[in-house]
Amino acid sequence: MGPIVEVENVSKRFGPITALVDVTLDVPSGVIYGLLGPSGSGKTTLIRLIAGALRASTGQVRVFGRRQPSRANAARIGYMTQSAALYPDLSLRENLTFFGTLYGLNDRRLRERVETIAAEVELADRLDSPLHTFSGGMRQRASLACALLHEPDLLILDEPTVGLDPVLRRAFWERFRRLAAAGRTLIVSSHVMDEADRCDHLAFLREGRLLATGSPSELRQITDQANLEDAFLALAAGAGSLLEGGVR
Ligand SMILES: Nc1ncnc2c1ncn2[C@@H]1O[C@H](COP(=O)(O)OP(=O)(O)OP(=O)(O)O)[C@@H](O)[C@H]1O
Repeated sequence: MGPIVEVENVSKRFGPITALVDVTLDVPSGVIYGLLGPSGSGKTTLIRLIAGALRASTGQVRVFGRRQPSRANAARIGYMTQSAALYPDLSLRENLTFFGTLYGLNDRRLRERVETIAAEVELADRLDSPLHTFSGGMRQRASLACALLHEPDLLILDEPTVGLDPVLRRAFWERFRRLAAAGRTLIVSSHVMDEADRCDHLAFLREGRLLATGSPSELRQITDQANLEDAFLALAAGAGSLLEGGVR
């Protein structure tokens, strides 16, 4: 199977600000693909381009072989944004029903999925509570539930574990691993390097440019570093010469 996501020579400008410069990468099927980089490096911009929420200034993004933004792709993509996009005055059930209707689930399937997904994120007992009564971790689980509701083939998660306690963070990663094992493809952004090791593939971004892509062990090997934080710093320091050398 070809790549699920193909990003080809993509640049994105917002007026005078250049958020991404000539980024090219492929995301294979059934993996956890991590986008790693410091604040402002362009992770959210790249995620929004892949999700179809933004258009590239130049270059193109294809998902499932279709150029984004594509209406046909929407039902196969789950997107968890960084700031919860849910309605605080509505209950979890009402939020899920709203998103399920947008995704085009029929009534019966929607009712089933609401119960199943609420149980999966351990919020079944809070289905009828308004979201503003939820703790931060509960809100994040609710956002994940909305992104998973329609059983998307591609899950795009923008810093999904920010602010979670270590127990919940581990539970989120275990869930991501199970989803990948079941054949889903996940793109997860993070600026926490200890999360990078949990990914199958990584793209390191800095100042809108791709520093390198590869598996965690490949990135450690090409930089001759024991951990990914040092690998990132080595790549960032030698960005010019290494990129010219063709590290991809
Ligand atoms: N809608 C926008 N309008 C103007 N500038 C933007 C917009 N979105 C992003 N940018 C700019 O693009 C650059 C990359 O931002 P982006 O949010 O993609 O980074 P990030 O790596 O996700 O950062 P963080 O980890 O802090 O979320 C930043 O300089 C940001 O200010």
